[in-house]
Amino acid sequence: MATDNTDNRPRQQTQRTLPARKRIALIAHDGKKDELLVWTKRWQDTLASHQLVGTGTTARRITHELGLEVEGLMSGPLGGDQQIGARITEQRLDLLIFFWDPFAPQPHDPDVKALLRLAALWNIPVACNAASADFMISSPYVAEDFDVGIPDAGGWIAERIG
Ligand SMILES: O=C(CO)COP(=O)(O)O
Repeated sequence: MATDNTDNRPRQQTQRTLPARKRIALIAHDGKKDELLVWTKRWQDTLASHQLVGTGTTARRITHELGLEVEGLMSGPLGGDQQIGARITEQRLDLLIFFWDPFAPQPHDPDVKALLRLAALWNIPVACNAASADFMISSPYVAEDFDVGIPDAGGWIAERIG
């Protein structure tokens, strides 16, 4: 592993536990919302035992059409992706199911990229389509405490102040 001073990655890792009752974000771009609705309906019983959150329009449609309780944040183009990203950074989200649309540029593409970056950084399991979401939600780890390695934020700051 490179350790020279051009490597500005967090060097220390720590752990956090994804709890048995997961906090799951459900998000879909407009061209993918119907697919997410179909997927959510298929896994409705499993999803109901977890805590769900979503961007505004996605959350509203799931609640309206399936009766599942989903906390609705801001709509994506109005900042919802950033709110989900903040939850990841604060270790308040455990799984991200985000059916982003590979055929439709979004006005808030920088926010989408930022969200996916934070999910990668904080080692959050991410599913981007129905097949990956099937694999994720059928994992035995979904209903168990599960330890993941994350950057040591305190160590990172300590290193930077010398
Ligand atoms: O744009 C989104 C994600 O980038 C989703 O937002 P809505 O759920 O409000 O459509």
